[in-house]
Amino acid sequence: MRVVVAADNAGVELKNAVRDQLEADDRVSEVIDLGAESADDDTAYPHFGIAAAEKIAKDEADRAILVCGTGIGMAISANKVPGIRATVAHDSYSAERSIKSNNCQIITFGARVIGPELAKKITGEWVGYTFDPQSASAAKVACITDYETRTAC
Ligand SMILES: O=C(CO)[C@H](O)COP(=O)(O)O
Repeated sequence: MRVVVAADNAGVELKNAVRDQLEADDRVSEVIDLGAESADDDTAYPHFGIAAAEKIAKDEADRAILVCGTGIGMAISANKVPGIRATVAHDSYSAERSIKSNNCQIITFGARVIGPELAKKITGEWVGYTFDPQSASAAKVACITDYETRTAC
């Protein structure tokens, strides 16, 4: 599994903690860190969220974990990229269902909302989940994709 991580300056410290854990995880073949490198970088969160989502849309990565102050801006930004499903996931159950129900490629954390230990626990669990294309959830996700395809230019 190839995982992108990215954060704005509010999330850089938590992003680095998540990145380090992913790099030590045997189930993760590659970790792609798109920055920010430090809290001195004031690049706004949409630039990171869109860049990370585009990596997945271009099949240069499989999943992403994105961090900002709340996780909300990163999720909104990533969801603007066609084909991407992203959500804030600050609890284990939501992170699990983001994969199993929604086939999300991206979860986001708010560094001003969730602590590093819970974020790392959720990250470890999230890596282990896979979407079942034969499940009852698949047709529901397909509705979203169908709408997106029909309304594309
Ligand atoms: O949390 C953020 C966006 O959802 C970001 O880290 C801070 O955004 P701001 O409150 O607009 O500065």
